[in-house]
Amino acid sequence: MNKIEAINVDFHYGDFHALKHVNIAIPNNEVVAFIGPSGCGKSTFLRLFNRMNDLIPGTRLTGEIRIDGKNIYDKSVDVDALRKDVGMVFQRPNPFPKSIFENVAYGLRVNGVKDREFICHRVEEALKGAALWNEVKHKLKESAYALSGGQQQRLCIARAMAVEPSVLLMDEPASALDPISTAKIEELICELSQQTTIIIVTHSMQQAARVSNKTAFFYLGEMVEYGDTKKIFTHPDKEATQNYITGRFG
Ligand SMILES: Nc1ncnc2c1ncn2[C@@H]1O[C@H](COP(=O)(O)OP(=O)(O)OP(=O)(O)O)[C@@H](O)[C@H]1O
Repeated sequence: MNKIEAINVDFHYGDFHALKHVNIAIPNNEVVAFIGPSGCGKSTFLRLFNRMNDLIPGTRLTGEIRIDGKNIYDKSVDVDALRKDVGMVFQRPNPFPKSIFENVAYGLRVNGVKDREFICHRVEEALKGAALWNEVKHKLKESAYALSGGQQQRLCIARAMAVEPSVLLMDEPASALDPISTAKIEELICELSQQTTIIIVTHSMQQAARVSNKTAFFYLGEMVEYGDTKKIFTHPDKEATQNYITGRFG
């Protein structure tokens, strides 16, 4: 069974038709890249997978988004539980004004975990998983704001991973970072994909080619082409995809 499916998805911001009849099937533990020119609907589509667009007034969705076979827009769905299972990392690192430790422990505490030993263990595991442990293990009580941008972004990944989501959504997670931090985030994506299904929006085609197994190309609200990353970047079926990846527009 596919981990994630979108079936005949249309999405409107008021009168604006932002996503048009989008269908996608994402297998478990794949890394999928969403590419396409600015404003084509990548982030809008990404945000549908943890119902982040619910927070925007005047929006309308038709069609279905299924995770593990269940329509996540069904009335019976607990949105908090959904967002625990479908974590998100944004373009700009957004740590809380708390210590490094408390940033990572946050999701566990919100979920009612009280066992101090368990929390310490999970925080350490998450920071190791985000390749940050060695850099912060001696200063866990210091403010997260004292970290560099790249470290803050890895902290945000650790924070998302601490509650063990099965899906991680990443909206241009490295676009504000230097090349070394970007390389670390990309390595991390490859490692995390062993236990998590990852969707990444990126403007960097090199990045999409490096980290993803599958790539979806969007244009003007439509998903023009979706397939194995190698094929999309070597011989795509659609002319629009070819034009985009060769830099002829976008
Ligand atoms: N909150 C909003 N209200 C109204 N329109 C919106 C909103 N967010 C996005 N849009 C519009 O929806 C379209 C798709 O936006 P979206 O952010 O999904 O594109 P994108 O492909 O992720 O772009 P970028 O690569 O620049 O981030 C754009 O035309 C945008 O102006």
